[in-house]
Formats: sequence, C-alpha cells, structure tokens
Amino acid sequence: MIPHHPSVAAAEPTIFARATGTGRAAIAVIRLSGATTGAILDCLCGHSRPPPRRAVLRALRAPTGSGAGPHEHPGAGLGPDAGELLDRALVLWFPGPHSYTGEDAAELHLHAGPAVVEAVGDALVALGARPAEPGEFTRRAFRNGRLDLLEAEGIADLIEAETQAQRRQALRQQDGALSRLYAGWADRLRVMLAAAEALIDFPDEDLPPDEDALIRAEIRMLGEAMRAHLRDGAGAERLRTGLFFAVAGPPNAGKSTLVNLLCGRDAAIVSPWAGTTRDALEVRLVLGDVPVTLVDTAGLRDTDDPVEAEGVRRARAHADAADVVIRVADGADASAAPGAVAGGGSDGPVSATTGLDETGSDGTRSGAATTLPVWNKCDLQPAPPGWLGVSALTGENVETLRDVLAAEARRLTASGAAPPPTRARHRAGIAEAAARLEDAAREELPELRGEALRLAMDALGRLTGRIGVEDLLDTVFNRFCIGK
Ligand SMILES: Nc1nc2c(c(=O)[nH]1)N(C=O)[C@@H](CNc1ccc(C(=O)N[C@@H](CCC(=O)O)C(=O)O)cc1)CN2
Ligand SMILES: Nc1nc2c(ncn2[C@@H]2O[C@H](COP(=O)(O)OP(=O)(O)OP(=O)(O)O)[C@@H](O)[C@H]2O)c(=O)[nH]1
Ligand SMILES: [Mg+2]
Repeated sequence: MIPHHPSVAAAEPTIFARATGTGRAAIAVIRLSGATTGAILDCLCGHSRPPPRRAVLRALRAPTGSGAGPHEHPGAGLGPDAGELLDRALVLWFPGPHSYTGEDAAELHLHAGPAVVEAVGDALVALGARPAEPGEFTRRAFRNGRLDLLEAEGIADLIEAETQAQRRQALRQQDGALSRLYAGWADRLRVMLAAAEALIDFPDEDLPPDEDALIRAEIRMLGEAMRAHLRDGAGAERLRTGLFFAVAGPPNAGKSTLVNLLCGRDAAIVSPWAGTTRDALEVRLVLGDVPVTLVDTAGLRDTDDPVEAEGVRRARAHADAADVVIRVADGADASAAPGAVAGGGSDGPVSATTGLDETGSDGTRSGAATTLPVWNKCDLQPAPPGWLGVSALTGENVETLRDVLAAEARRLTASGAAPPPTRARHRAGIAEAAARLEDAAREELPELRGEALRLAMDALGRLTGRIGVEDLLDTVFNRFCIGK
C-alpha cells in the first residue's frame, strides 16, 4: 500500500480472514482478497508467487521489519529480504476477475496451530492487509457482480445447513433459482412498463384498441403468480430456521422422561414428584430431516410457589409460540380423561392435522399450528380414542410418536416445486410488488400505471440487489423502436 498514490489509496484495502473453523484441526485456510494480494504473496513466498489457480508448496517468511509491529509502516516488508520462516504451506493465487470475490485473491493453507495462524496474521497486517468483517468477501463478490443478494443469502444458508433438506434448499437458492424466478418477473414488468411508456409518448397511435385490456390481464396474471409464490413459501422459511416443538401438560405426566427418550440422552431431571421441571429446557434433534428444538416445560397447574408459577407462565408462552405442541396426558391419573387435561387451551384431544393457520396475513409464522395429544403411561392405563398412547417408561410406541412428529415436521416445512421464498425479506418484497401490481391494474392513466409498475420493479430490484434503471431504458428503446 502506498498511501499517497491516489489510485492505490482509492482501492479497497486488502482483507484477510481464516476461512476454516477455530479449534484443533490439521489445516487452517486463510483467504485474502484485494488489490495488493499479489504483492503480499510475493513478499511472503520469497518472490516466487505460484502460478494462477494451482496449489503450490511454499515457505512463508515474515516480512523483514515486521518485528517492529503492525502500525509502523503499512508498506514495510515489501522489500526483497527474507525474514523468519513461519510455515511451509500450500498457496493458491487467484488473479481477478476469476476469483470468488472478483478481486485478486489468494489462499494460504497453513498448519492449523494457533501460533502459525497468529504469526501469518501478524505478517499480513504488517504487509498492509486488515482482518475482514463478517461476510466481507461475499459482500465484495456482490459488489463486483459475481452474485446477487439472493445467491449470497443462499451461500449463507448453505454454510448454516444442518440437514440434507436444508442443504438442497440453500443450494438451489445459491445456484440462482430464486434470482431467475424474480428476474423473469422483472422482465415481464419491463415489457408492461414499456407498453405504458409508449402510451404516454404516443397516446393516440400505434396501439391496437384492446391493448389496454391485454396489459391489464397480463398485470393481473403476474400479480397472481406472486401471490401463489407467497402461499407456497411458509414451509421453506420454516425449513431454513428449523421448528419449535413444545412438550406441555400436567405435572408428573412424564414429559421430561419422554423428552429424554426422544433426544437419546439424560437431558432433563425426572422424579416421581410433581413440579420437577421449572425452567424450560431446549434440546435439539432432527425429525423428518428438519432441525427441531424440542422444549420441555414445567407441568401446568395452579401453584402458590412463585418459582413454579413462573415456570408455568413460561410453559404456556412456549406452547403458544411453538409450531407443534405435544400435549402429554398423565395416563396414571384418573382425572386425565379426555376433556380434563389441564392447560392445553381447548378440551380433549386435537387432531395433528387440524387448527392449521400456516401463515398470518402479514406473512409471519403462526404460533401453535398443531397440537398432538399424547397419552403417556399407557403401560398403566390404555389410551382412550383420539390419543396416541405411549409409554416413556417402556418405550412402547415412542418410535411411532417419533414418526408422527417427523411427518408433521416434513408437512410444516413442505413447499412446492417452484423455488419458494426463504426469508421474511422475500415475502415482504414480493407482497410489495404484488400490491403495486394491483395498483397498476386499477390505474386508468398510463403515467400512474407506469409509476405503479416502476414501484413493483423496484421491489423486485431490491430483492436481487439490482435496481434496473439502465435495463429499463434499454428495453423501452429496443422493443418498441421509439426512434423509428
Ligand atoms: N479452498 C476453497 N474451497 C472452497 C471455496 C473457496 O473459496 N476456497 N469456496 C468459496 O466460496 C467454495 C467454492 N466456490 C468458489 C466459487 C468461485 C471460485 C472462483 O474462483 N471462480 C472463478 C473461476 C471459476 C473456474 O475456474 O471455473 C470465476 O468464477 O471466475 C472459487 C470458489 C467452496 N469451496
Ligand atoms: N409407569 C410409567 N411411569 C412413567 C412413565 N413416564 C414417566 N413415568 C414416571 O413418572 C414420573 C414423572 O416423570 P417426569 O418425566 O418427571 O414427569 P414430568 O411431566 O416431566 O413432570 P414435571 O416436570 O413435574 O411436570 C417419574 O417417576 C417417571 O419415572 C410411563 O410411561 N409409565
Ligand atoms: Mg419435567
């Protein structure tokens, strides 16, 4: 870095970050991106920069003078002298624009010892690079047009994916499926907008009389496609974030015993005394290829104990917010007959497939979509009709319960074949675009219709991160031959 050279000073600083996780590992990958990457590599590798896109073994040496500390001279160490050996590492050089970020970039595949990583990081800082912010490589890739916002989100989801279903959904979005769908809609909008613009510029000529009706029909069809997309999408968003299942019911019903059985470890305290569980206890499991947080809660009852009362309050809050409530009845309790179960909100067992309101009108996920009535201790007393009888003690029917829960998890996260929206941001953007299309279909004046269509396009443009003003000019110009 040469601070006073304007073209260099204007360039983005070169950034670096460890791309692999911390903790004990064999290899640590440090990636670099930015204009001075090549010069930094030259210095580290004793002026023997590897050929592009080839993994080559190099002795990495500290820049001379780096012992003086990182803040001395940003350009220090770019000279020819070799300093202390830091590691023998595999080095990759990705000259821009054919790199992940589109900038000059590199990777250093180091031995993963913390001292090695620290020494190389210090050397990079001494050579004028700075540690990257979270997501900064992908942010640069986006700014350089390597991917759009939706694809960048897909990458984030791919990194987070815990199950194969999540991986498939993320990969599809990373591959541009959602981008292509929205870009196709934006193309259709551009044609409509061009038609509206033509009416403004040439109000009396060129357009057949039924053109107006055709444009309106096309606007309505596109709006309907967007609304169908929104209807399809709640499951995809739930698959991305995972589900919450609450285990609720009266004290001593065996809720904690059941939770331990489902997660396969001794997570919750079990005792023969009612009121054992007070704090809500979360365990993570995978059901139907969906990550599920299972919440064990305090038994629901009236109590004078303020601590237990707070537990009961939290239990109800968890049941209200959960995607599925597993309502456990105490089969050993004579008063546990259907209709006498405490705290579930409604009387008696509720079918696992009723009470669904998949998506609120604002597109948010709804609470307590499903209640599953489970009759525990069926080893003592068989389940009445409408209840799934299980025994957390003997394990009887617990695998059936797991299957039912897995089916419910799959059902709640299902989406249609088309790429679905996977974030609230997508729903909000598409809902906005659909609303502006409704405006456009209503408008009589071409100017106002054009404005509504433009707002719809902006909403789509914000989803991909590209607002296509230039594209719009091109389309009007090309398709309608205005200059003719
Ligand atoms: N070592 C390593 N593994 C990795 C990554 C990485 O950056 N480094 N990735 C990081 O996310 C993912 C792979 N994604 C990548 C995407 C594009 C390019 C790239 O260099 N693209 C160039 C050249 C393409 C080509 O040779 O065909 C380009 O698109 O112009 C590299 C990695 C997963 N695995
Ligand atoms: N016979 C029989 N006993 C069970 C069964 N499941 C649990 N128990 C017993 O019931 C008692 C209560 O079990 P917990 O799992 O602590 O019940 P809980 O619903 O979590 O109770 P709270 O936390 O107090 O609300 C314990 O003694 C368990 O061993 C079962 O299926 N059959
Ligand atoms: Mg308990």
